[in-house]
Amino acid sequence: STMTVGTYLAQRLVEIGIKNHFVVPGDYNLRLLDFLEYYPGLSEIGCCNELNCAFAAEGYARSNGIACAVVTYSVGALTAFDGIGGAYAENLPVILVSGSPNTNDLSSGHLLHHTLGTHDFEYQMEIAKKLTCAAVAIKRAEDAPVMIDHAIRQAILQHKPVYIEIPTNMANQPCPVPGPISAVISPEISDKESLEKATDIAAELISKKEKPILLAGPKLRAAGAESAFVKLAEALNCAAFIMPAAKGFYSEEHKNYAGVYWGEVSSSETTKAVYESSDLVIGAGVLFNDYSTVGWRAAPNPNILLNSDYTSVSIPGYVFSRVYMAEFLELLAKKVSKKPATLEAYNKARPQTVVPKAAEPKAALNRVEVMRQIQGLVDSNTTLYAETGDSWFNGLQMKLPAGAKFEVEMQWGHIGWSVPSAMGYAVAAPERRTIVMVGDGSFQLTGQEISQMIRHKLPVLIFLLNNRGYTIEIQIHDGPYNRIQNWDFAAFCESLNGETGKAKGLHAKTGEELTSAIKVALQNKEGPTLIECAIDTDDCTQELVDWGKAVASANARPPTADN
Ligand SMILES: Cc1ncc(Cn2nnc(CCOP(=O)(O)OP(=O)(O)O)c2C)c(N)n1
Ligand SMILES: [Mg+2]
Repeated sequence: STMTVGTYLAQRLVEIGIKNHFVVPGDYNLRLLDFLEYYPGLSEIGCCNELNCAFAAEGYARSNGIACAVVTYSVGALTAFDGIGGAYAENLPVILVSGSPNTNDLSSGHLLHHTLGTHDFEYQMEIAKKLTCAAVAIKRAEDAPVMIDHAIRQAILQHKPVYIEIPTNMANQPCPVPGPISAVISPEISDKESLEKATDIAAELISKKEKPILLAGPKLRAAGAESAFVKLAEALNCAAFIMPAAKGFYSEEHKNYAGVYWGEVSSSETTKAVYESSDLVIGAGVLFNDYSTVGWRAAPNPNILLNSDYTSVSIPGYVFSRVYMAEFLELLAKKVSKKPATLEAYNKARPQTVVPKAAEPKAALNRVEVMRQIQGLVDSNTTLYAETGDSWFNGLQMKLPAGAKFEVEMQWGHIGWSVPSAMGYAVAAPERRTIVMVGDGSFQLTGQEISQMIRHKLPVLIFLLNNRGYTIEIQIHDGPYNRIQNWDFAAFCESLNGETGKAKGLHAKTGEELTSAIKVALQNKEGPTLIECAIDTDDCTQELVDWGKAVASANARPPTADN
């Protein structure tokens, strides 16, 4: 048969639903890239660098469910690893494939380019093992099928990135043909007895409580448990909250939706009060870190926290393994009775949506006016990306109509993630309108990835919030390091057009300039449009100011005697 290691990988990628893979070529992966590119149903998207390549793949995975990035050895993989760490932190199954040295060189005493100039060819795999849930290095073509299937299956089951290393002389080697893809993709189910017991214990505990509430966490989507969460909310008919990193995973128009709980920067006083009055928090994929607990001030009380993670459930005094979140929430919904107290309390003081009125058209643009105009664009077909920065806080305040989606990277929090990730997302979901809110500081890390939006005619709409510096850092702790060289971001964007591109770069210094820039952007179907919104450095959300102070004091805690 003509089956080779390269074709085997290509076939598996197509069988798991990947249509595009993200690449930066290098002589350790060129032959492999040929096999992938030639395979029907698979086509490559070249990226400007390997960090952007990994971020583009994680963006593709946010829409498509799973993604693949292919890079060259060492100089390529080491920057890709930064984006792969992000995929791990954000529970996104990205398959990182790296070329590696010709097998004849490994024990020949040869020194190789792109390496450290030593005979150590293991350091890359050692790092990969830290950042993925499975890492394989193919040394013999006969082993390729089992190793590739194992890695891909682990990515699917654990919703984490995996690593496959393929020597430069391996892609064209004959190997056995793949077996049925079901061996790779068939789901795991909960242990029946544990599922029954866990839901019995949970239902028993809930029945004794007056004011249980639900809290959607950042792993809800990774677990595929969004609809099960809604079922449980309706069965309990209690108030249901989201953590900031779970925005978009639970409809804000649902009758039980009670806002974003984020301690003192929650979406409203009512949200904060009702959440903090509860006597049992039923979490679904929650994760409490220093940022999501506002410097530990809003950390949960473990004695009243029941959390379903994607393969285990913890209830005060109990832990059940091999209980999958969607099945747990679904079965629990059948075993509980109504507990409406918290929803009634929320509805009694339901916060009114304040719609800011349009600013004076010729007045200097400010943050509220920018957000008012972006809000007007968000509809059921919109995916809104919010970059690290005040964009987090502005994004979280956006109202999402049913069907609208929201992407954020609050665990890894890598500035510069949004532009390449949004490019990958737009490749996966061309039918949606992808809108990015990104600050000037973040944009300077990876803004050149607009290049692929131009090349592939992706009409992504980028709002560049230019407040002339690192405002989120200024609010945490200021210093000269938070100032940057100001760019003409609009001109930068158009400079990437070369002879053929259709990108537009526009400046908006007033409300009316922003309105007309948005009109131009909505007509530009042939490429991305960047609108550079000029606002003052300290024109940020009050939430960022309060949150920044809390995070700063948490960072400043002196070492204690025992650490
Ligand atoms: C890779 C990486 N390097 C450094 C940081 C620290 N950091 N976090 N936010 C920032 C500044 C963000 O500034 P902008 O994008 O302009 O956002 P704004 O807060 O809206 O001004 C830094 C430098 C980070 N979060 N990620
Ligand atoms: Mg800024």
